[in-house]
Parts: sequence; C-alpha cells; structure tokens
Amino acid sequence: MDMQDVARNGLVLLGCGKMGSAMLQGWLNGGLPTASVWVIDPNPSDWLRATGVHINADLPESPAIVLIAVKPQMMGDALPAIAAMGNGGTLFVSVAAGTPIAAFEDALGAQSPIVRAMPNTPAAVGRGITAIIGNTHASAGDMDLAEDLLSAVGQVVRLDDEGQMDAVTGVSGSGPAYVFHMIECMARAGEAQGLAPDLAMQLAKATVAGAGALAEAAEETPAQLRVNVTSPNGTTQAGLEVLMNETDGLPPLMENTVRAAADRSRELRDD
Ligand SMILES: NC(=O)C1=CN([C@@H]2O[C@H](COP(=O)(O)OP(=O)(O)OC[C@H]3O[C@@H](n4cnc5c(N)ncnc54)[C@H](O)[C@@H]3O)[C@@H](O)[C@H]2O)C=CC1
Ligand SMILES: O=C(O)[C@@H]1CCC=N1
Repeated sequence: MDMQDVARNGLVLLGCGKMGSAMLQGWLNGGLPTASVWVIDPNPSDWLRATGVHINADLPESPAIVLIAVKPQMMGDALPAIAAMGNGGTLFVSVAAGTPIAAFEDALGAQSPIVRAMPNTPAAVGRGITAIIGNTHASAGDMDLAEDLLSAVGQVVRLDDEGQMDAVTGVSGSGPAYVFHMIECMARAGEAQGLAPDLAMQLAKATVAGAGALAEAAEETPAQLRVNVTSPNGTTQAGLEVLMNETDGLPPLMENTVRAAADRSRELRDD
C-alpha cells in the first residue's frame, strides 16, 4: 500500500484539534484529495469545515489508514467509533502521548497493525519530526506506509523500543513549546533593553528561525556554530556565561524540563 492507495481507500482522522489539523494541513498541501479524508470530531474547527473534507459523515468500511489524534484521556470514549475497522486491512496510527500500543490492541483487536507515533506541530509547515514504532502485526509495508504518510509533514525516525517514546516526547513532541517560549523570553528581554515590542519580537523570531535553519544546513556541529558567533571577550561570551552556567543556566534547566515532560508521558500511560 502507498499514498495512492490512501487517496483511493481513504484516510480517517479520529480527532482533529491542534495536532490533527497540523498534519492534515500538511497532507492537503501535499496533494491528498479532500474527498479521501474523513474526520470524526465532535467539535470541528472553522478551518476544518473550510477544507471540504468529510466531517462526522458515514465512514468507509476499510480505509487505508486511521490516524488517532485525540487526547489520551478521551481515548476510551473515542475508540469505539473505529473499533469495527480492527483486525482487517486498515493500519492504525496513533499520535497520542503516553498511550501504549497494548491499549490500542485491547480496543481495536490484537490482529490489527498499529503504529505509535510522536510528531510535533511544525508538521503544519512540513518541518515536523515524527518518531514511529509498530506492533508485531505492523508489516514492513505498514511501516513504510506510515513513514510515507508522516514524511509528507517532515522527517521520520524509527525507534526499536517503545520505551524510548517518553524521552522522544520530552525532546521533540513537546520541544516546539520550549523554543516558542525561548522566542517569547528573548523578545521580552529585548524590550527590557529598550526595544519596541514588535521589533524585539521580529528579531527574536528571525534569530531562532535562522539559527535553526543554519544548524540544520551547516556541516559544523551546533557547538561549533556557537563558537563561530563567540568572539573572545565579546558580547556573546558575556551572554553565554549566564546561559551556559552549569548550576542555574540552561543545561540544568533543559535537563529538568525534558525530564518533567518524559515523566508526564510515563504517568499518562498509567492514568
Ligand atoms: N499538540 C501537540 O503538539 C502534540 C500533540 N500530540 C498528541 O496529539 C493528540 C491530540 O492533541 P492536540 O491536538 O494537542 O489536542 P486538541 O485538544 O487540540 O485536539 C483533540 C481533538 O479531539 C477531539 N475529540 C474529543 N473527543 C473526541 C471523540 N470522542 N472522538 C473524536 N474526536 C474527539 C476534540 O474535539 C479536539 O478537536 C494527543 O493525544 C496528544 O498527546 C502529539 C504530539 C504533539
Ligand atoms: O502536551 C502534550 O501532552 C502533547 C504531547 C506532546 C506535545 N503535546
């Protein structure tokens, strides 16, 4: 099965909030026909209504893919709507944080191919990164199909152990929020140094976006790129002495941040 089969047999999206919309936007931009998409969501957004996809309509009996993008806490209410598609040719892909593959096998049938994925919201502009792992019934073809689908909205990496998903969630699933907060903080700090709010925000956004693009494109490591900015005894050195402090700078703060998110992912499994 490939993306043409997805267009032919249909894609069902269970839950289309922030993450579901980010991915759907990427697929529609990439050419997936709206007529091939069925969304189940009790509260469809204006954006979703305007896309022209089927919303809360009769579902195809055997779609190529069901993408599950509801909150982990809503899973029990939401899964019965798609349970009849289990144990057939449909591939289930869940992006829910915390919810383990075993929970989907219980709800959708032990023979169902299931891929657990952790994407992130830059998928909306084709710049996401998604980690995936399949259950024993997910064939090589199923994994390739999941990778094809998710590659349409950014990079895909495969995990070999479901236990890695909590750490992945702490780094890249939640990570965009850390970076957005860094933009907010840089802009606020610029204001504190006398810049107008709009200018401070423009400088902060462009700096984070440009540094990210350079980090991705350059041959050098991020550490070397940092050194390239840092003139001896110059301004960057003065700033980094605060930011890189091992006691109260970014290293312990980021370690605690990622740990807290990963711990929460572990807790969600047990909720
Ligand atoms: N927002 C993010 O950055 C990321 C979110 N995720 C995961 O994606 C999933 C969705 O998260 P968000 O999109 O942020 O949440 P959200 O709250 O924006 O979207 C959830 C959607 O599910 C719908 N919904 C509620 N009950 C339903 C039901 N019974 N049947 C069908 N739809 C139902 C809601 O109306 C809403 O539109 C979560 O499991 C989360 O862990 C994963 C990676 C990143
Ligand atoms: O905050 C959350 O629980 C979800 C999972 C990763 C990003 N957002």
